[in-house]
Parts: sequence; C-alpha cells; structure tokens
Amino acid sequence: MNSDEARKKIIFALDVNGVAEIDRYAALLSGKVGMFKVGKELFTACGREAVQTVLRHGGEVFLDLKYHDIPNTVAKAMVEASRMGVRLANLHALGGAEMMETAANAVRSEFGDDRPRLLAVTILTSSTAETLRRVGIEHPVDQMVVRLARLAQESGMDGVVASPLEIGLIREACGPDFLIVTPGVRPSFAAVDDQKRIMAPAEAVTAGADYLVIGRPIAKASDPAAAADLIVEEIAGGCP
Ligand SMILES: O=c1ccn([C@@H]2O[C@H](COP(=O)(O)O)[C@@H](O)[C@H]2O)c(=O)[nH]1
Repeated sequence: MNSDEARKKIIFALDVNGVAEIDRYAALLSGKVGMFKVGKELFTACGREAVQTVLRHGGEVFLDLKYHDIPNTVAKAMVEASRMGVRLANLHALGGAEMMETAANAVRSEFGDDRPRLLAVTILTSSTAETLRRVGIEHPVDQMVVRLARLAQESGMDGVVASPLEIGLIREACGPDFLIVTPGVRPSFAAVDDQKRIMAPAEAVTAGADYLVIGRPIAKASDPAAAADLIVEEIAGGCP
C-alpha cells in the first residue's frame, strides 16, 4: 500500500474542547490524516461550530455522536447531522432494528445519495466480556459484534464501528462493501490508555479495516505531525 492510501485511512479523533484546538490540529495534521472525528466532548463544547471549523480548514468530518434513543428522535438527529455536510455519522446498534431503519430511511429520503455514510457502533472497544456480563449480556463479545453488524446491515446502515479484532468475522458475515471503521488502534510507540480490544494499525488494515480512528497516540505525542507520519509509514510498510 502506498503512503497516500495509508494516510486516507486515518481518522484523527479531535478529542478537544475548543475551536483554537481544532485550528491547531488542523494546521498540524491536514494532509497527514484522511479525516477528522468530532465526538461528544468537542460537540458538547462547541456544537455545529466544531464541524464548520473542520470543514473550513478543508477537512472531512466523522460525526461520532453515537445516537441511542427512540426511533423518531434518532432519525431527526441523523437528518440534522446530515445537513451539516459530514462524511460519516453514527448511532448505537444496541438501539435496535426499528431505530436504525427509521434513521436510515429518513436520511435517504431527505438527502438521496448526497448523504453521509451511516455507521452503527457495535460493542465499544473499551468493553470486555466482563463489561457485557455485568449489564446482563452473557454472549461472547465477538458473537455480539457479528450479531449487531448483521442487524445493522439488514436495517440499512452502510457499515459499523467495531474493534479491529472482529474485522474478519464482520467481513465474513456482511461482505466486502460493508464499511468497517475501527477505533482501538495502537501503534507500537503508544500507550493503550482505556482501550481494551486493540490492534496495531498495519494489522488492522491488513485485516480489512476501511478506516482507523486514532486519537491519543497522535494527540499526546510530543510531535503529533511526526506521530501521524510514523503511523502512515507503519501502515504503508506493513500492508501489501
Ligand atoms: O468503540 C469505540 C467507539 C468510538 N471510540 C472513539 O474513538 C476514539 C479513540 O481515541 P483514542 O484516543 O485513539 O483511544 C475516541 O474518540 C472514542 O470516543 C472508541 O474508542 N471506541
């Protein structure tokens, strides 16, 4: 894989709380990563301005708000997310088939093909079998992920957010065109932090990830731009 293909796979998690920080990372990382993720911290702090700021810098946005509510509420939130011009947006697959179908239909009927790709979060990369057991889910994590990925696909979602550990099983169940976006990615030089189900970047891409979400390994590095370059090299050098 060449460096440009590797770079486009990286989504930088903009886990910050102000527009000045967006400006700083956009200046450091534009041309070094493929997309910027606006998540709960940044959106709660800055709202739509966060998305508009990334777009103004020429970046593309993954709006990671992981909606989980009654079908009507999620559908309306997804339509508003789509109106902001983001490339990817998501909800929680655990919200169920009716919630996902209602949201997917609402976005498709309002925006047609000119819409964000819709992703369903399966099981968070910070969760383990014990996490599931304590909320009453006795199935193994990988079985739950595949079950939720299938349900998401049947409900009209374009792809899932999942740990890289389950990429193979999801590909087998959902086919080559279903998007797989994987957080829980840790290059050799980075700390694991609170992530539990992790993999190295090149391994995740080789396993079939379409995009890798990477935050702290880049943000916490003394030189974030150099860290992004190292990850690109790791992917380009390690993937056929
Ligand atoms: O299962 C999930 C879903 C979303 N995330 C988000 O991805 C980034 C990961 O950041 P790191 O600093 O690279 O750990 C973060 O914004 C999460 O909210 C996830 O980690 N796992």
